[in-house]
Amino acid sequence: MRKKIVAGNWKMNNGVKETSQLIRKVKKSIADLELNNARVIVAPSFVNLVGAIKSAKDSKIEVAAQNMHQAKNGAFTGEISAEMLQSIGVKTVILGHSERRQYFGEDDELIARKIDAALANDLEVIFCFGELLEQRKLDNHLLEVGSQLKNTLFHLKAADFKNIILAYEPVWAIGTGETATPDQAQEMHAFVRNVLAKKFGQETADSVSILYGGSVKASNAEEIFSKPDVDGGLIGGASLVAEDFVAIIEAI
Ligand SMILES: O=C[C@H](O)COP(=O)(O)O
Repeated sequence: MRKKIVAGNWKMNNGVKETSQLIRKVKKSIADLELNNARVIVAPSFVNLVGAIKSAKDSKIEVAAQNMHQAKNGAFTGEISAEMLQSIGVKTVILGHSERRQYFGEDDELIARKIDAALANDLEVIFCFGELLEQRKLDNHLLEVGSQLKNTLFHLKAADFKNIILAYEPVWAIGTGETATPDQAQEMHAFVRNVLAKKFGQETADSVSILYGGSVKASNAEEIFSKPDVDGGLIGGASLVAEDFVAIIEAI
């Protein structure tokens, strides 16, 4: 049975003290929560990963990175490799986020190489994809997402999906306050699962968790998560406020 997941992407927010305080607050609030088949992940900035792992020790919170470089090592000033993440105990990395695509020029080809490097180093990947507003308006959203999936995932083997979480994030819904409707999310998630089933088999498709991301809040999480193909959320802004993030975790 695939896992339900609530993941907080903290982006470029919080220093070491705020990161640790936020983790401790969430840790305390969910200590007695029965998570059953659910996972809670937070992704602080690189400099806060070590501290976050320490703060999350003996809790239900897992710590992920927000990005990594595709090379093993070398002269790549300012970059972080999969091996480095492994060396501090990080097990999961977010790749392909639309902000990486938009502001740092990451394309499908590069993201595919990053996915390969992460999997080769036993890191679990939260792979993000989604359409732009213009593509949605032209009713090209399924076509666009289908193409992103093909370009980044179709070279993998079915077994690789044991270490892949998918996150559908319509770019027009990120940080805008405008959320996809639960039906829009369900339509896309069902489409993605169908694409995976055709390429990798139904069993693989059914085992992959597909998260929704884009202006998820405490007030709309339950309705979005109630859809059959929505297995949780990748949360930005609302995951920076302990009470809101905890309410979203409770909604799962
Ligand atoms: O990775 C998270 C997403 O970009 C969603 O961000 P948001 O919840 O602030 O819209």
